Amino acid sequence: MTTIKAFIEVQAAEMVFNTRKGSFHALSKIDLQVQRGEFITLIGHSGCGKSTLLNLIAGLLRPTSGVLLCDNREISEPGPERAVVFQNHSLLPWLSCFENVYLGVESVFGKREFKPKLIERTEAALELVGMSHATHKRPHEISGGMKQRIGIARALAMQPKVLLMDEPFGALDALTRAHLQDELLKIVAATQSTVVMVTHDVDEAVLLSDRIVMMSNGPAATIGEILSVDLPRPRKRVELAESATYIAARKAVIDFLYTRHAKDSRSEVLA
Ligand SMILES: Nc1ncnc2c1ncn2[C@@H]1O[C@H](COP(=O)(O)OP(=O)(O)OP(=O)(O)O)[C@@H](O)[C@H]1O
Repeated sequence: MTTIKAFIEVQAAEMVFNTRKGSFHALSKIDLQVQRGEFITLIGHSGCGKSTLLNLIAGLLRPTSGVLLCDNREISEPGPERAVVFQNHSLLPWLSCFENVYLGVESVFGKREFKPKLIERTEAALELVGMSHATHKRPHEISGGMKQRIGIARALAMQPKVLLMDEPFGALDALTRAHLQDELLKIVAATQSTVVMVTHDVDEAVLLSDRIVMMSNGPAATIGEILSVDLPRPRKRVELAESATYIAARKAVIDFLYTRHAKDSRSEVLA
């Protein structure tokens, strides 16, 4: 009999890094299930292992022990069904915005589709993130927020099963960040994407998530608690500010981070 598993399954994952100073136990006993179409954020103090967990799901790292599955298949390497968006957008500077997105499209669909279809996919993704007007500009000619949009367009254009985002808005000013969060909410509603996103920002986590995965401090960090955010969608930030559910969720995350898992003053979580 086949067992139906969650879309992403992390089972008893451990991550130990071998460093010059010896081994470092970064993650311990990580168990996590993500359902199809869920928006999950990973939050915790700096250095607790959020990126490490995301990189394990991306297949950029292999766990020291334990198993990770995506759609019932073991994650053993990076794959186009798990697209990653990093904080620093990682666009190729010598290519235009269009070409940056096209490259990703071609790598996934190039063997089975002709050029006009690849161009159509690229244009649709750029339109989805509101960047059709800048397709021929190069990364140095556009703002940080725009670069992030292109990074998101490139990821979405590959039609991944899962969108993995590592602090995608971390380097942006507050207004641009808010704007892109709103855009992301719309895009995810339209594409029904499954998203796992690392953030330092409590409000961002509550605004975007179905569930917030709160991680304890390392070494040997683990999942401390998972909070369900039972706010209806579509979510509007102005209305949420006065919602009792929003305020309670925000308080629960702050309480976890600053009362029960407080760290020293260098902590970078934004509340
Ligand atoms: N390749 C590596 N080799 C050795 N140690 C590593 C490696 N990658 C991460 N670590 C360590 O593992 C721990 C978790 O790192 P990670 O980057 O996952 O944390 P994080 O929660 O994403 O941090 P931040 O919020 O500051 O980005 C840290 O102590 C880090 O120094």
